[in-house]
Amino acid sequence: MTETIERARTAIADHTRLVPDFPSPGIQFKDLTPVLADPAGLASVTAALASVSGDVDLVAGIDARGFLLGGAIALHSGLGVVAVRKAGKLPPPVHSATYDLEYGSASLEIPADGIDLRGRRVFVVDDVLATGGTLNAAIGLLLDAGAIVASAAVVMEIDGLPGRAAVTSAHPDLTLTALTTG
Ligand SMILES: O=P(O)(O)OC[C@H]1O[C@H](OP(=O)(O)OP(=O)(O)O)[C@H](O)[C@@H]1O
Ligand SMILES: Nc1ncnc2[nH]cnc12
Repeated sequence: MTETIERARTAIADHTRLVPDFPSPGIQFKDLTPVLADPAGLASVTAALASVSGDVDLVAGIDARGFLLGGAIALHSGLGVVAVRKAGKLPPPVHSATYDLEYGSASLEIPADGIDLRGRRVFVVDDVLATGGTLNAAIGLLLDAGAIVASAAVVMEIDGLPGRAAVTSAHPDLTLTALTTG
């Protein structure tokens, strides 16, 4: 474990808020917004995620909290960022994917015009990995657009859910990092 990741883990442990029964009964919601609101938390999580990107030339941040991370990492690493958005926000044409998550279903979209993703090496980031539906949908969209999804990372992987298996079985060549499990 590098010192950078150790610092991020300490900030995550110190600042994550656990919310029972949100957004539905039986779900324990891991609220990472206090981690990102803390200056040392934001800096350490950004540095730790950037340290595991590998050789990439673009960061993709997943709606909505992944946007905060994606922008910060891109700036930290001197890269650009693309937003993977919830459905209905982008002008056409778009690449679109519908998926299930821990508490419902949703659709994600990326632009099919304006950003040429063909052959770009992309690092995908989000705050939480639970069932893996969101991350797999985002990766699928980027692949549809011709990108090479080299790596993905989240701040926290939810214990006892099959997110990691779902992502690594669908994309065996991808490097997937979670800074913590909770
Ligand atoms: O692995 P999964 O089961 O797909 O769950 C993980 C996703 O769930 C949360 O997002 P949510 O859809 O609640 O949206 P938000 O970021 O807009 O709050 C979280 O930010 C991840 O994107
Ligand atoms: N338990 C959880 N906490 C925070 N975000 C999530 N996304 C899906 N499951 C979640």
